[in-house]
Amino acid sequence: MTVTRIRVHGDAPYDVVVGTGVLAELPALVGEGVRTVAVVSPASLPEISRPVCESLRAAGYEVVSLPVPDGEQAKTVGVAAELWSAFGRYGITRTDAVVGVGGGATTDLAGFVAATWLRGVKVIQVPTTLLAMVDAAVGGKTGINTPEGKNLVGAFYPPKGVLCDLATLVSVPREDYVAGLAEIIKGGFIADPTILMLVEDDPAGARVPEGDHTRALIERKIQVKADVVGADLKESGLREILNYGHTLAHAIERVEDYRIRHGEAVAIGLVYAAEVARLDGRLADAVVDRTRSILTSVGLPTSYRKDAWPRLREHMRVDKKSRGAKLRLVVLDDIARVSRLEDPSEELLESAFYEISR
Ligand SMILES: NC(=O)c1ccc[n+]([C@@H]2O[C@H](COP(=O)([O-])OP(=O)(O)OC[C@H]3O[C@@H](n4cnc5c(N)ncnc54)[C@H](O)[C@@H]3O)[C@@H](O)[C@H]2O)c1
Ligand SMILES: O=C(O)C(=O)C[C@@H](O)[C@H](O)[C@H](O)COP(=O)(O)O
Ligand SMILES: [Zn+2]
Repeated sequence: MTVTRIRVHGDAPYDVVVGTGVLAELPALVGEGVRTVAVVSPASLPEISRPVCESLRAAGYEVVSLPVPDGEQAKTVGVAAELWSAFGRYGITRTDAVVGVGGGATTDLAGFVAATWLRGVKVIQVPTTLLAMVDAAVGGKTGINTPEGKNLVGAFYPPKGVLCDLATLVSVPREDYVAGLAEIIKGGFIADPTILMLVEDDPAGARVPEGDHTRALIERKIQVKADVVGADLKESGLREILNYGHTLAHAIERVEDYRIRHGEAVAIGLVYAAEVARLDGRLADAVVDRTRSILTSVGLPTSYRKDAWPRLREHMRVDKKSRGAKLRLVVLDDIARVSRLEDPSEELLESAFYEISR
């Protein structure tokens, strides 16, 4: 099967490698001069992390396997502190490396501890979910949660490389796989309408790794992300478009204590952002309808409990796009025409929520 290399430009360029069996490239990517490799992976994924560790050992590296809690439970300061302690005990130096193996929660955590240990050691990301391949592991946004909200502590810290081995997708639980489609569909609305056409052409196929368009969907979304983060790593402007749908999504995740998947919350957030833009008079009804129908067609949620609004609104305040007390939302004027809505009225925010609430 073919291997695709998507270049992420910027001050520290790297490739996102996509294909079946590309994990074989990991030892070479770690590179000369590295003595110890710390492999950060959920304890629940030994069948994926063990061969990764074995291949690194076979290549002559000292390997430290550091299991972490599953999913979002790993994105805490406590888990980060345990990893920093382990790095100290195992003597990870500036010429060593960290490898993050897992879903987006794991790659966010691994990237963050690599960014902060000794003020930055080499990190290579091995995403093993659809969402992590098309979004989380690409672009160098790393972070953990605090009790006050999602991803509130973190760093922009690009990896040395990203290996998306499509073989790992076969074991991803269906709900987690489908959650990744929300970020792919987001990419369609903000930048690449062909993504929308491919999903609409075969929604059932989009839900499985064997789908006819799976490879194209993955590569097109990675390309969207690579283009954006290559031009604006630190989110000084353009990169905000990748946050489309996330102002409400992160508030929902926090209100749910992270028992909802990130991608599911993003799906609801995408419909909310579309409704805000429609009520603001900037987005056509047809695009809002299309947002709902494409997400529904792949089995993603598009509505949320009405009574949650006051708590959601409170959590939206810590959104990183806010400036002082003023909220800023990423909105569409049309498909692939993205704007910002500065300081929207409370009435508009609540009316849009009413449109998506049940
Ligand atoms: N940094 C970024 O730019 C960025 C972008 C998007 C999302 N994110 C973050 O990514 C996280 C969501 O990522 P996610 O959807 O991958 O969730 P996740 O990391 O929680 O993984 C979902 C589940 O799948 C399991 N899993 C992972 N790989 C598997 C495999 N190959 N086979 C079987 N099970 C597997 C995990 O252990 C977990 O239980 C959130 O924390 C979100 O904030 C970050
Ligand atoms: O890469 C980005 O930039 C994004 O916003 C991508 C999002 O899908 C992702 O969920 C990100 O982690 C959200 O970032 P945050 O800055 O809102 O915490
Ligand atoms: Zn996201």
